[in-house]
Amino acid sequence: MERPRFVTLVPVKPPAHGKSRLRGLGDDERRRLAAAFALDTVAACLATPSVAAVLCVTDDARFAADLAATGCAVLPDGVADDLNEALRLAAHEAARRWPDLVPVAVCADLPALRPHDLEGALLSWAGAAGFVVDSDGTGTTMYVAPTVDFDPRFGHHSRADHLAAGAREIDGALPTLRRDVDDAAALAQAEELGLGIRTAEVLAGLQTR
Ligand SMILES: Nc1nc2c(ncn2[C@@H]2O[C@H](COP(=O)(O)OP(=O)(O)OP(=O)(O)O)[C@@H](O)[C@H]2O)c(=O)[nH]1
Ligand SMILES: C[C@H](OP(=O)(O)O)C(=O)O
Repeated sequence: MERPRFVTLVPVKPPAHGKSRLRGLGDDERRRLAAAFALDTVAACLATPSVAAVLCVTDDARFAADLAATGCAVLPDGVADDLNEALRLAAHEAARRWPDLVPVAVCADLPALRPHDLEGALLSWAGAAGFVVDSDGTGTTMYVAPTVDFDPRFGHHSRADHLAAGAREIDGALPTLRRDVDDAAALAQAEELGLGIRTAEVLAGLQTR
């Protein structure tokens, strides 16, 4: 049987409002870091062999241009303040553009993400709704399902919500896919794993001040 190929849906909250738990930074520094996380996440998705397309979802029109410059497609949210509904709408748009690709949502706060880990998770996907638990053990960093079943439950304690909805955990070490960054401690752990080039650049700028 032919291996499935995927379109990654990457939701990006406008960087000026995202990553609010990264404390001790000025607004502009936090915005630049949130933007760099997203750009590094997208770069890793684009470099993943089973990923044939990347569709970012953001309501930040200016940042959309920066994302598009990396080679991905970009779509506005379609609904305000509802991450899961925005992802559902994006999955349907992806099915219209790329009917042969399976949609997979990947959070945009994975600055250490390596194509090897995303590829590993996609190769382990069993064919129904599946998800990857975050490093902290309660959240979700990736959700995949055929378009007709695509029903993500990102949010507080999303691991429990995904399990309750019948989705299956995708196993494997996958350290860089699991390490989402919400706060300074997680950023330090991502740094140990090895940051993407954009995040490393922004962080180096902050540290030399
Ligand atoms: N397009 C879009 N993306 C969102 C929305 N809410 C969250 N996201 C993205 O979904 C992913 C997971 O969200 P969170 O971990 O809560 O990130 P965040 O909202 O930037 O961070 P906090 O301010 O700490 O809540 C990140 O990639 C966010 O950018 C939304 O309403 N629309
Ligand atoms: C989106 C959410 O991320 P958190 O804000 O809990 O890191 C989740 O894990 O489903």
